[in-house]
Amino acid sequence: MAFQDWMKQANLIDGDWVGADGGATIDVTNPVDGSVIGTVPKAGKAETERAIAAAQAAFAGFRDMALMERCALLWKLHDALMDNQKDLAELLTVEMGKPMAESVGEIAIGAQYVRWFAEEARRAKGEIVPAGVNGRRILVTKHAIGVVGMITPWNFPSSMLARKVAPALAVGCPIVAKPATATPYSGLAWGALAEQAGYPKGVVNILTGGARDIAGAMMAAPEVRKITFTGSTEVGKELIRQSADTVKKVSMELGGNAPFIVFDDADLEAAVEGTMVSKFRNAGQTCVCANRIYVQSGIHDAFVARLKERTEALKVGDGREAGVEQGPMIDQAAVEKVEEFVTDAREKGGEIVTGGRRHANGGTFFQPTVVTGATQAMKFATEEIFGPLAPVFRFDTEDEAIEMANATVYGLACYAYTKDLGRAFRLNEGLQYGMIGINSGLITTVEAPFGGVKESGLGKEGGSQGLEDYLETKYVCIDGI
Ligand SMILES: NC(=O)C1=CN([C@@H]2O[C@H](COP(=O)(O)OP(=O)(O)OC[C@H]3O[C@@H](n4cnc5c(N)ncnc54)[C@H](OP(=O)(O)O)[C@@H]3O)[C@@H](O)[C@H]2O)C=CC1
Ligand SMILES: O=C(O)CCCC(=O)O
Repeated sequence: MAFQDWMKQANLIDGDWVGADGGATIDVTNPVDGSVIGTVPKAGKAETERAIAAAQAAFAGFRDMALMERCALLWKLHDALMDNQKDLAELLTVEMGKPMAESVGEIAIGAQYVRWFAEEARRAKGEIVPAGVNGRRILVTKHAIGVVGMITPWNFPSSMLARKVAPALAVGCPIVAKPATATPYSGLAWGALAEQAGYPKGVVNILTGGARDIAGAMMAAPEVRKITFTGSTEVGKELIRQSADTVKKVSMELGGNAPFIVFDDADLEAAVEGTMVSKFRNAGQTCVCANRIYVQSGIHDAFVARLKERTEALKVGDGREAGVEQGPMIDQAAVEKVEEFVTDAREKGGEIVTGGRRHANGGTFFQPTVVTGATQAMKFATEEIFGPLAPVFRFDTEDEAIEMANATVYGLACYAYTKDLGRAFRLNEGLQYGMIGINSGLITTVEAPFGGVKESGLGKEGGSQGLEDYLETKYVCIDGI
């Protein structure tokens, strides 16, 4: 097979691949040069309502399927992903732009989520709780929540669905998913993979089209008992508001503004390496990317010199070319946003140590950039950059670093490099973040609960906690026996 074989130009509703009712389509482009690679249906309210009805009709049968049968389906889904890893990765790179090595890794971690939740499903245990009075028994049981609506972004078009699809299918919840319009094919591929694995019709439904129409239909439907969203805090807040009318359970993976703190006692090479991974992976377009790099005065100059060297060595180009480490940004708006951050920093006294401009490749390519002399007055101190711009702030004391790190509405990921174990514990206690990387710039892993605090979101993905989000807890009180 080739990547084109996974490029489904239709929506999956109730087991059929279909176009939008009126036949409308949306062009899908390759961010490397803006060329159109295909189209997808522009579905809306009516198509979404049919998908929800199909999912609801499939719910009872899927929920009551033997656990080991559901697990076996997940294993087949895992194998379908890994057997087609290279083609799925190429499809991802063609529509999103990230380097092939990162796409191959994304398909692999998606498969790992599927395997993880196939294992975790067998441990979705309830409990028997001691009652306060004799003759009474208290049983706590776990149940699939029902139809789940999923809305995902373009920056991880395959693995963001994996973290949602896998736990939902593991516990018996049918799904209605809407991938991002910029990167729909990696999302639609989950429909083809589910077909290959043998899921019953109606269990997996995937729609592309108008975000407001599709999401609006999901939010209004009482049958959709849970919404899981990854994307901007702005849209997440809107969805939380909309969920109130039918009181849905919500999981929200929203924006971040990760501080990356390097203390004087850090291993310099390791700290720079961690910064490179955390900052420049996916051209800086991850919600856990280092957004503010705080470096203690004693190590500051050596750190900046090495970071400059490593940044200038990054190979920028088409993600399908061998050795490329940074691809294009997703669109012109994303490039303009990074330009604004650079201009703002320059006007407020920041020094552009390297980069700072559009890349010679043109289009949506941007130079990997390092800015020093960053201050809390600059825009990136409070806003998410989502691009290949590394601002370096200088600090003197641990307390100062913690205070600056926490001065944001976000609370997703943060990082610190230090050899002091006591400090590592103090940081864990003092930093208001859902995830903390100590001497590590890459913390996403299936075994751990990924998720934020404050305005970075609600709920966890991965770990045993990632299954909880798709379960309802019931309690039965048995008396008189
Ligand atoms: N936490 C994270 O991982 C991410 C954070 N972001 C942040 O958000 C910024 C903007 O990125 P963007 O892609 O526009 O993120 P959005 O939050 O706009 O998009 C994420 C998903 O939500 C959908 N969506 C958009 N508007 C609505 C709406 N009103 N109601 C329901 N669903 C909606 C999108 O659909 P459609 O594609 O059709 O518009 C997409 O599927 C980024 O620059 C970054 O700062 C972005 C992506 C991921
Ligand atoms: O940007 C995100 O929304 C998730 C990041 C996942 C990863 O770290 O691989």
